[in-house]
Amino acid sequence: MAPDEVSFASEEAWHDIYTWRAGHKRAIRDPAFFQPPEGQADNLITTSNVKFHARVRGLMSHSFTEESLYEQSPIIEGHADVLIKQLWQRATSSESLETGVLVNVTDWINFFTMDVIGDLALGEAFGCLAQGEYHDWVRTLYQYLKAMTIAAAPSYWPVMRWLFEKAIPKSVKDGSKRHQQYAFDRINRRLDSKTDRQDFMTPFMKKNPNFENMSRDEILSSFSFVIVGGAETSATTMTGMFNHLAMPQNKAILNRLTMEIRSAYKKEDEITVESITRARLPYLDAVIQEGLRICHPVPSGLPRMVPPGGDEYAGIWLPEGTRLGVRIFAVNRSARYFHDPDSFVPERWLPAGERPSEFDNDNLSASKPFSVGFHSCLGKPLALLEMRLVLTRMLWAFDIKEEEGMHVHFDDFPMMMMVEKQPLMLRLSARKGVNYRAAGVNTAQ
Ligand code: HEM
Repeated sequence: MAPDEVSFASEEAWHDIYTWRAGHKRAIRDPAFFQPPEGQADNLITTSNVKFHARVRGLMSHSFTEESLYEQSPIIEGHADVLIKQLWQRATSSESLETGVLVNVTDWINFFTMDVIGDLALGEAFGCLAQGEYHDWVRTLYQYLKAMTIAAAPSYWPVMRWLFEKAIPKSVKDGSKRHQQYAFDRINRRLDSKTDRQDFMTPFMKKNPNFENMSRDEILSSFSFVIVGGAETSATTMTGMFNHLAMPQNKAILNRLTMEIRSAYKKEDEITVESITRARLPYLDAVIQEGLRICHPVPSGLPRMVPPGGDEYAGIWLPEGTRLGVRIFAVNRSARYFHDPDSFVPERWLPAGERPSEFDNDNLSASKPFSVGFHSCLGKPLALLEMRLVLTRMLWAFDIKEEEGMHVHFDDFPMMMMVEKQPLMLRLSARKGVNYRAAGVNTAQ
């Protein structure tokens, strides 16, 4: 926290800081924190230019509508198939059939979200799932994010700029440049290919013929940020959910969720994007809401700046130029809003009558994982779909449990701007008595 910065842990502040209010000026993104990397065009994710944001968000939103998501579903389902097939083959090998297989779930979830986003934004997947290992670009992503965070620091203390710049090793700077260039090359290749492939580019470029409304440089910069924002976030929350579900003290939660899923789907190939979107799976939804509350990928918050003339936020007057934001971790873990706030309790999200009475006074709307207002998450439908699909398919096919002696806790994962996921080693056993169509090995006999 800087001396000119105010951090809110209040539901009211969500509304006051991030949404439109009659008679108030808009609090713009704090330009000290949100900057495009040096030499790059402005982009949707980091811009503090209101007009630019409105133009670019309007155009890019076409890639994220429910309709586009349905069109994109073969890509998403295809990667979910590869995820399960790879894990099923490992869990049913002759050495693992009885004991199950120890798997780093963090990696496999990351492979999934990265391949999905690569396929949707770059026109081809990274191939992480098929290879069962990180593509070099994905492996270095967190390093790149760290470099960006350190690079933003001098804007808070400009006199110390030289010191901060020196703190970034040359290898990291070079790596970041290579990283960027790789994404740019792929996006350029996708833009130059004459195809109506159902990914992010097709619906978006229909509204941007001949780059009339958004330049190639703006597209490169914006979509390379979407890859980062779109893959890291969902993967972090899913890793956190699996971490909590597999803890021995949460066995009843895991059992209830597994039972809901296995009763809803008799056959594995019934779990499609369409069915999962329509299915009534209230406990799954509760697990996801609780996962988003307690394992948020950007717990530090979303910095903004008080506009000229100053303004009032959650009943507090702040002078112009003050930095402010809702600290997602603080509000999501506040006992003011949530009973037993540090515990993973999906039941708190169930309707009155079904939830334990001690959670009756929880103020659930204090958790706004996708933010609200001008910059609310465009990828929310995709993120929710990925979480529903992966949880459902994983728990339909496997019995999971934490490995003895390998306990980790999401809350202990280091954080710099985003949570830095650590290995989550879980034992996966192929569910007995089912026939898994894609993997060729069946446990039904
Ligand atoms: C669990 C998953 C996710 C969470 C919790 C999440 C959360 C957020 C939050 C809090 C913001 C607001 C940022 C700000 O105010 O500056 C945001 C913005 C955004 N998110 Fe997500 N997100 C997730 C997944 C995704 C995915 C999968 C995509 C796309 C593939 C995506 C694309 C975006 C974009 C484009 C914006 C910028 C919107 C704007 O500035 O107008 N997000 N997200």
